[in-house]
Amino acid sequence: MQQLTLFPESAPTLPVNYYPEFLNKEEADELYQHCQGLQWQQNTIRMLGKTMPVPRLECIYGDEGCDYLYSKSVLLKPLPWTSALAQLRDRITAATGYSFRIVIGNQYRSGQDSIGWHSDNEPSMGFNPAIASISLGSCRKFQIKPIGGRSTDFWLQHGSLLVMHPGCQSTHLHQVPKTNKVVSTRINLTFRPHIGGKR
Ligand SMILES: O=C(O)CCC(=O)C(=O)O
Ligand SMILES: [Fe+2]
Repeated sequence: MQQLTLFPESAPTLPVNYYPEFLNKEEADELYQHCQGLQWQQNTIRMLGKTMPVPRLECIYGDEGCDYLYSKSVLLKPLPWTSALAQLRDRITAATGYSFRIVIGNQYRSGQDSIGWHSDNEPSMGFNPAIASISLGSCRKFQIKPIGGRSTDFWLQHGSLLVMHPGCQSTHLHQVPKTNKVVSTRINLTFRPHIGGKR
């Protein structure tokens, strides 16, 4: 008799780790408050010959000179670390062993704010960057898939940490899709390495 397998298609192993309660509720609430006061900007992106607003607000903090250009179109120039962001950076480094020189913030004001399928493979981060992503506020769906493969969903909760390990950006794509559900603000902080700037 044929044996039934519990997992007919073996669960994909992903180059990520998810820690739902990296920050406790009190820490996450306090950090969310802090992040609301950061310098959020509405950037514009050039795509297919058109200029359009990026569908979320962005900010960047980090080491001097660690400028970040993405999609050959949006140039982010870091402001100096706030002490709360620098403390969080050091805590993530202690927990993961990875070092970071910038943090890019994304603010999703509603379900209509999003980030489409992409990988973070900007040369300014060097080869095979590790990226650590903190989520605050409303829970949103984060999807990740091997290039050409099927996607896995994570619901990134308030105070969680998602680590994308080295190699993830070469083999996988990720996104935070739009949703028609009523969701309020979500803030995401992605800590990243950088090969330039001043030490
Ligand atoms: O908001 C998120 O969880 C992901 C953000 C992201 O992928 C990015 O900033 O590159
Ligand atoms: Fe990303």
